[in-house]
Amino acid sequence: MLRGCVSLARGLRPGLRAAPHGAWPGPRLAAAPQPFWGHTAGFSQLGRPKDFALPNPSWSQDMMSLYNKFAEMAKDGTWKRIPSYDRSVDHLPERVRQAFKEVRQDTRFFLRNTDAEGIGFEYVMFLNPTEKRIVCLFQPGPYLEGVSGFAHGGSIAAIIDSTVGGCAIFAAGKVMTANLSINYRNPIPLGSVVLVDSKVDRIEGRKVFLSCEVRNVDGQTLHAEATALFIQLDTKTSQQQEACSP
Ligand SMILES: CCCCCCCCCCCC(=O)SCCNC(=O)CCNC(=O)[C@H](O)C(C)(C)COP(=O)(O)OP(=O)(O)OC[C@H]1O[C@@H](n2cnc3c(N)ncnc32)[C@H](O)[C@@H]1OP(=O)(O)O
Repeated sequence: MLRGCVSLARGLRPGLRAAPHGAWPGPRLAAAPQPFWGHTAGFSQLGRPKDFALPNPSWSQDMMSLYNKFAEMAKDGTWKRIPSYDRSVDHLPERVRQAFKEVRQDTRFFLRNTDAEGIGFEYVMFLNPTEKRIVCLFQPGPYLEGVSGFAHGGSIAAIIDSTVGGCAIFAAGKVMTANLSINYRNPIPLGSVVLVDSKVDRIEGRKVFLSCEVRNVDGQTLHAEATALFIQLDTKTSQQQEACSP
């Protein structure tokens, strides 16, 4: 994979903002369907409920440092921070959300299902539209424990699914996960910070193929690598599947 650990660390170093373009060429897309949200404005509309993808006191120094570096890279529009809400439907652009009159009020987006800061999924995603790529900064809290002291594999799968899912949504609109294959290489200590780096590899008809690496902050440790297949939902999609779209 082109996105090696060294490249990642280089790309985040201050003063090397141009490095990502050279180091990580964007994926070659076959026949790109119209993105669901047309352009990235759909990821950042005003007048929304509380946005959880912003720093809070539970964020570690590593988390803040990475956040600040990506925020800096976002200033020229190369990267865009993706707002995050505690209900799936709130991620939708206004024009699409209005179509969901009968949305249940008692649901929570899985990754935002704990109210206290720092105990569950702390994360923020940044989108690079040109590269069809999303990098998620993820700090797993103590309620995500699997083996003592380390993040549960299911929680890792969830953050990977959501990160590659965000990529697939950007590239192809309404999608669902058909396949997610993960190799867990090194455990993730609770409270540490990892980068979930995902990209669209190719699109074939309704099929969106993606890949992902999870690495520590200096890029030296590969925690997990994954491939995913998302299927674009067509207009005949059932109402249940429509409702599953984030
Ligand atoms: C806002 C940002 C932040 C927030 C971002 C948050 C993102 C959250 C993302 C979470 C996403 C989820 O967890 S979704 C939840 C988990 N996933 C599910 O529950 C999905 C359950 N499965 C389904 O509903 C269905 O099987 C679908 C929709 C995936 C596909 O059904 P379908 O639409 O009828 O399509 P179908 O004809 O079967 O398949 C279409 C083509 O794909 C192929 N195909 C289908 N499934 C597979 C498969 N598993 N492996 C290989 N190939 C497959 C078929 O062979 C076919 O190829 P060909 O013959 O055309 O060549």
